[in-house]
Amino acid sequence: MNTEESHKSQKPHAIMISFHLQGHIIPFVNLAIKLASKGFSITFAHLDYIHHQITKSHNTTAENIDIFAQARKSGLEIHYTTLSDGFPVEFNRSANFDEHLDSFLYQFPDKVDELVGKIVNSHPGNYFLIADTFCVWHEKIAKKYNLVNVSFWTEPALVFSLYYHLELLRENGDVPVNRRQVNVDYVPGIKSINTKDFMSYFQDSELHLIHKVIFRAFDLVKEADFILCNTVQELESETISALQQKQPFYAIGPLFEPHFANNSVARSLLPESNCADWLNSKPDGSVLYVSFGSLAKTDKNVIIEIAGGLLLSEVNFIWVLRPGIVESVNELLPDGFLDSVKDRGLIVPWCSQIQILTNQAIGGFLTHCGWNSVLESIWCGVPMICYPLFTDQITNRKLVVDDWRVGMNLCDGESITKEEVAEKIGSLMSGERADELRQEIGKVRKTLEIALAKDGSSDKNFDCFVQDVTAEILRCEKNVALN
Ligand SMILES: O=c1ccn([C@@H]2O[C@H](COP(=O)(O)OP(=O)(O)O[C@H]3O[C@H](CO)[C@@H](O)[C@H](O)[C@H]3O)[C@@H](O)[C@H]2O)c(=O)[nH]1
Repeated sequence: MNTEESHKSQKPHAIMISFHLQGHIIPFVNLAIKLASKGFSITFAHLDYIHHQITKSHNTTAENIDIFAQARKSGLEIHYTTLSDGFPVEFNRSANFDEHLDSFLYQFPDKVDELVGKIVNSHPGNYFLIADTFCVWHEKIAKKYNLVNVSFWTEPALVFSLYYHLELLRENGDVPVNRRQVNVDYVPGIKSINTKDFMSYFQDSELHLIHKVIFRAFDLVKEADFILCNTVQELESETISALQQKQPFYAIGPLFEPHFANNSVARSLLPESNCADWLNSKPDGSVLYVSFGSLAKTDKNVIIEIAGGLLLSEVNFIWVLRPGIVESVNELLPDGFLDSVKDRGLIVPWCSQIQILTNQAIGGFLTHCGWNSVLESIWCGVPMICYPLFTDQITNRKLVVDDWRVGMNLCDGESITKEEVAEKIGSLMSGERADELRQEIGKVRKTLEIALAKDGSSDKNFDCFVQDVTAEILRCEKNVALN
């Protein structure tokens, strides 16, 4: 067999270097499983400290645990490795955010280079690279090792398109957003969007390192060979079609764990509290789930007003109060709150959100509009009250409330009050508005279901990507052989 034939006979092998945030890790792991189930080989790498956090939260002390061992037993070819981000495992990255980000930008790419070099030089193979769009190293490394470069986007296509057209928005004076709110109708594939709905990084007039990373990532994504997006074609068809005029762009979402099977691959960075017994004791549709995801921070005042609203609303609730959601505050909740709600409220630091949302007792979700939460809530047919805090959440709210009408805003005015919180919770959980939202979310859920089913858009797009990336890998190999 000559070299070309031998490469042709090998499966494509994706090198997937995971991004360090929970909302990115979950769909990235799901992507790895999905690709492996299509017959690809995968080498999946987590950062050392993320690996450490995952093993700790899953109550195992074995540092060398392989999170894909179960998946491999089921026949999937997923190798697992870790790499350092240059800091000790115990280094407090959020307290030293800029130092961490600076190293991510300037030093971390060398670590990735070293790992990728080691992998591609260890065995010949049809390697290619998949990395989160926010990574700023893949283009250089893909070039160095002659690898097909796939960028994975974990937010809606709408948000992708806005970042993608940053220069156009700047030229028109609409980024950074000034006090004047205007409707923008000149971005290809976006009919109209008000500047108030732009991501928080477009609202800031002062630029920090984080802006530099994001904006640089969107310069580099223009060099990617393929872009995978965790969204659904039918939900964002015009935006996606316009992006497809520029680059190969595939809507392959929502990327869920296959049938939400029992967590066979550990993904959670925090230990999950078990809420099943408590939830099972509550009537169907009677519980509000409250969570602001893994990253967002807010003020103590917001927590106090939400607590007050929950108290006034008299509904059952599970509230994920993640450690660190409010900085440097020990006593978050108002005096006497826990006692007053002890029969109808459960407060936990973290849980398996998907297990909660799929429980019949859940009737509504008060969410920060993280993209995974939005997709999961729709999938489970649970209408939302939206309280976006930063980044894409602000833009995602527009999709949920204004475009798809499967949720309502928590605040109509500038500030949050417990009376309004209680009123919104009341109308989300029962009554005419609740029925309308449930009906609409049923329709959107159906769209997701059809997209994921055999020959649905996400299913077909995924297969199309598999074919296209395979062809491109072989084309690259051939070019190398010819040179
Ligand atoms: O107690 C909890 C809370 C959350 N989750 C899961 O954690 C993920 C959270 O993701 P997401 O809802 O997207 O929120 P963030 O963690 O805030 O995600 C970040 O990443 C997302 C994808 O890029 C962005 O849309 C968000 O704005 C950004 O903050 C979801 O899969 C949840 O199911 C749990 O399992 N248990």
